[in-house]
Formats: sequence, structure tokens, C-alpha cells
Amino acid sequence: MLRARGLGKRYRQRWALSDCTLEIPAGRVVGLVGPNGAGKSTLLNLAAGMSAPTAGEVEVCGGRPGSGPAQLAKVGFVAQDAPTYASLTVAEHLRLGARLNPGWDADLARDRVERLGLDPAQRAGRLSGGQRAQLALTLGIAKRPEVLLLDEPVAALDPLARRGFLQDLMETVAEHGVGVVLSSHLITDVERVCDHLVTLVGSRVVLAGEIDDLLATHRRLTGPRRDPATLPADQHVVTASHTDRQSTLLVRTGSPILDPAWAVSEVGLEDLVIAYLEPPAPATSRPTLEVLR
Ligand SMILES: Nc1ncnc2c1ncn2[C@@H]1O[C@H](COP(=O)(O)OP(=O)(O)OP(=O)(O)O)[C@@H](O)[C@H]1O
Repeated sequence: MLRARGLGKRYRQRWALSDCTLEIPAGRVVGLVGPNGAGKSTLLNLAAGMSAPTAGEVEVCGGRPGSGPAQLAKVGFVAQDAPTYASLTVAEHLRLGARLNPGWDADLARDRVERLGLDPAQRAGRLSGGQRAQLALTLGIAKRPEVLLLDEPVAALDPLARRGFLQDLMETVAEHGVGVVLSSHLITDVERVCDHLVTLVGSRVVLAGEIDDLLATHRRLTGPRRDPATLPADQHVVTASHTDRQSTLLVRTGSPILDPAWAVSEVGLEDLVIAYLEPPAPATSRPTLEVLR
């Protein structure tokens, strides 16, 4: 679905995305997470063909982004600000979608607009932010792409609309096998709908892989205070915190933790992501740019 090798984008002196190497299998629902300014929109824009790489290369569905009509038909992209044409009505947006997209699903578009209660005669400029986002998402879904790239698709939606949208998305994925990459700051949403995770921090991929694998290979260890550097070589310390007597470590390892000194517990996705967003603790061997499968 998406393959990036050494992909980078620089604006003037500053790298918005650096040395990004990823391989995401077809049909996945990928959560793209990371702090503000980490490079999420930059990666999605590169994948959509909205901007060109400064370094490396990216392929989406086996083709170069934006390379021609066939490639454009494969990819649906809804940018962060859910762009629509302010002076066109909702109905005119659907007509435009039908003219511009060879695989346009008019029934789906009409049904969705009806279900959302959008007035077909209303100009997009007069819709609320959330309604505009719903219209933009409808256009993205109804073009029936192979891959949908969604930049913070639920940010402007109320909680009920957000739940409804994620439900729709899951149904679209189940019915049509469309792959999705969605950026979000809401890890609970990512946990609900995604099976693959990419975490960006400071323009770099710090954690990527199938969510089940990531959860299975990270553990929280609590026990008597200990220097993280004394752990076995196959236990990579992601974060460490200490009191006078106790250490709490989050480690990545493929093997069971056998040391009886540790109380071992599983880690939830939110805690796992937050651990990778934190600056690394000193004297730890935190892994970087690790693609886990
Ligand atoms: N057109 C541009 N010109 C110059 N700098 C840019 C441009 N677009 C993005 N950047 C910079 O690139 C970096 C990454 O931005 P990007 O929008 O990809 O982050 P993001 O992870 O999507 O953030 P957010 O969560 O806030 O949406 C930031 O430092 C940003 O200032």
C-alpha cells in the first residue's frame, strides 16, 4: 500500500520529514501519530503527490504519487483543513466528484449526504467546520480509491459524528478492502480502527508496525531500583523512571522477562505511544527507526 525509502522533505533549512523508511502491506488501516509539527501532514502530502520529496522515494499502490490519472484514481486524499469550494453547493460538489473521478459511487455519496443531514442546496462556505469535513470525507470515500489518506479526519467532528465517521470508515474498509492512512492525535480512535501504527517524532519514524506486534513486544517492568544499562541486551529500554527504591521501565523485547525481581505488566497503546514521544531517559538504549513486523 505504501513504501517509502529514505524519504525526506526539507523546507529551507529545516527537514519536515527525514529518512523515512516504511513498508505498509495492502489493505491496512494505519494510524499516523506524533506531536504537532512531527511531519505527519508532510508524509501524507508526499504520499498524495501534493508535494515532491527532497530526498528518497515513495510509492503508493505501486505507483509514484500524482504521476497520472490512473494513480490519482487510486488515491483519495482529504487534507487537514478539509478543503471544499466555498461558492459551490453540496450537490455541486457531488456533481464535480462524479465528473472528476472514474470510479465515482453516486449512490454512496447521495446516501451519505442524506444521512448526515447536509442540505444539497447549501453552499460549502456556509457549512460549519464539521459539516465541511463531512462533505470532504464523503468526496474522498465516494471516489472509491484503493487507498484513503486522511489528515486528522475527525478533528472537527463532535463526539457522536466522530464515532459515526469511524464506523462508516470501518464498514467501507470491510466492504471494499480500501487501505487507509489516517493521522490523529486521538490514540483511542487509532486503537479502535487501526491495525498498523506509524509514530513520527521530530520528522523521524520512531515506531512502526502492526499494533498487535507492538503491544506484544513491549512490557512495563517494576522492581527494586536498578540501572537500566544492566538489563539483558535483548531488552531495549524505551523509558525509565526511578524513585529512591524503585525503578519502572518500559522495555521492548521479543523474549519473555524471566527475572523474578520484576513485576511485569502489559502496556496499552496510549502509554506505548506516549513513551516514544517522551525524550529518551539518559543512559538508556532506546531503539530508533525500528520497523517491527
Ligand atoms: N509549506 C511549508 N513551509 C515551511 N515549513 C513547513 C511547511 N509545511 C510544514 N512545514 C514544517 O514542517 C514541519 C512538519 O509539519 P507537518 O505539518 O508535517 O506536521 P504535523 O505532524 O502534521 O503537525 P500537526 O499535528 O500540528 O498537524 C513543521 O516544523 C512545519 O513548520
